[in-house]
Amino acid sequence: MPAPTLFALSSGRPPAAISVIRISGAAAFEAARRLSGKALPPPRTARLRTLRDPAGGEALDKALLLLFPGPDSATGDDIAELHLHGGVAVVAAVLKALDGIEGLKAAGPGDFTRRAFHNGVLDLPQVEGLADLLAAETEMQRRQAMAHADGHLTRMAEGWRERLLDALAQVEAGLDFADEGDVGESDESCANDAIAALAAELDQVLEAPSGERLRDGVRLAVTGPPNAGKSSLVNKLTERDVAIVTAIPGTTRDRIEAHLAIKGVPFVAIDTAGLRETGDVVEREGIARARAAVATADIVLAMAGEDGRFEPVETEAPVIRVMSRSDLSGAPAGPDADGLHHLSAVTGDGLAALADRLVEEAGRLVGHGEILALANDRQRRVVSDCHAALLEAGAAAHDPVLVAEHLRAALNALGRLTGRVGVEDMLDALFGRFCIGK
Ligand SMILES: Nc1nc2c(c(=O)[nH]1)N(C=O)[C@@H](CNc1ccc(C(=O)N[C@@H](CCC(=O)O)C(=O)O)cc1)CN2
Ligand SMILES: Nc1nc2c(ncn2[C@@H]2O[C@H](COP(=O)(O)OP(=O)(O)OP(=O)(O)O)[C@@H](O)[C@H]2O)c(=O)[nH]1
Repeated sequence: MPAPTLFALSSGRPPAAISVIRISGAAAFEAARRLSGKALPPPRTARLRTLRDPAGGEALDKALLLLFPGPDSATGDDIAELHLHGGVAVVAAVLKALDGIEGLKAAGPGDFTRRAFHNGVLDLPQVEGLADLLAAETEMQRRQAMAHADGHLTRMAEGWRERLLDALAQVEAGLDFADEGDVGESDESCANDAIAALAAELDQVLEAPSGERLRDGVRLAVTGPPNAGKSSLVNKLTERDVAIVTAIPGTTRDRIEAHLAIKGVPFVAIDTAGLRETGDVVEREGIARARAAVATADIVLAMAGEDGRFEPVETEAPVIRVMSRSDLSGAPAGPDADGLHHLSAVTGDGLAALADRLVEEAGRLVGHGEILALANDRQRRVVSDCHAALLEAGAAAHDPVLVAEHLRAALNALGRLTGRVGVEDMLDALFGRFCIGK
């Protein structure tokens, strides 16, 4: 059975200045012709058309019609795009008219991208990159996602695959000639070198951070006694270099999470309750949560109290000590000889130095602006499987039959990386990350 022709509103929720409806599939151009009632425009050339309901002839909108013939289209199928006036009723009327055309079906979330995947226009890392691109809120997230949507990992994986296939061919040639004496020997040692080199390369890829933290934000716990100036600092950080994206009140009155970006690096700042002992039940709960936030933080900003003292912090994460109110104390703003950051949340002095320090510390987790090879834990797992198989192949160098077997396992892992094999179970979850119309 041929795939149904899908349609959906691909642009944002009306009312909007312009709304784009996409129709993708074998019946897309016929549907466009029935709506516009005229000869179709040439491919990739927008034309103004009066769209009419094929059912009653009612004029629905005067809109731009644009055709992308497959397979050179975003989905690989024929695509017709309607660029409408973005009124609620205009969009609703055109969607209703499309629904009335036989063979057309409303698309679900991610359905267009799913078509692109099945048509081989995008592979799995590219689809994951596209999902990340649509979710990107900071510049660093956007750059990383765009590189992956554009095939960054795809190209690397293709290179790895070719080297694996080469090595496998050499090992298998050795096997074929084994009966005829030592003909395969030099091929074999060649293959062993190639396997070791690829294993070393994958090891480096696995050593580097993966994009998971870049996607979710580096968790920054801000601790210190009441009145240390925690909220003032978080507010100042968010208004300076920073676009606040959301400010979500935590589950207790004492924990606020703010998403912020410093130099394009996403952070989730957790403004915690003071960690001192208390008898108050509600406050104690807040403190327990503050401890948990500190324990799971990637970076802790420990602020001195008004008396200049720091509370003990229990964490494995790097701790940056901050003393606020440099405008009152007269301490020179910036880091002192002990690495203690003096700053003022009122004047903003010392904030840029702290921001630099935060971005530097975050580099461990999200890199320093270079494109990361691995965008997520799924990719890390399969590359790790591939790496493990290569190590086994290396260890089995004395037995070409075993080497070949491990190389095939390594190839299988690469197949799962790009989505050639064994990924059906994760596809629904992945495509579910998209909105309707994508
Ligand atoms: N109006 C509109 N804007 C959009 C999209 C869309 O579908 N419609 N996109 C939806 O994601 C993105 C662009 N993605 C696209 C991807 C491939 C092709 C395409 O026709 N590719 C051909 C030809 C390339 C070319 O002309 O150079 C190909 O890859 O061979 C078009 C759009 C962002 N902007
Ligand atoms: N002059 C000056 N005042 C500051 C500075 N930072 C904070 N304050 C003031 O100190 C008071 C406490 O600041 P907050 O940011 O509310 O302190 P907090 O640590 O969040 O306090 P809790 O929410 O009670 O835990 C406020 O009145 C701030 O305006 C600073 O750098 N300079």
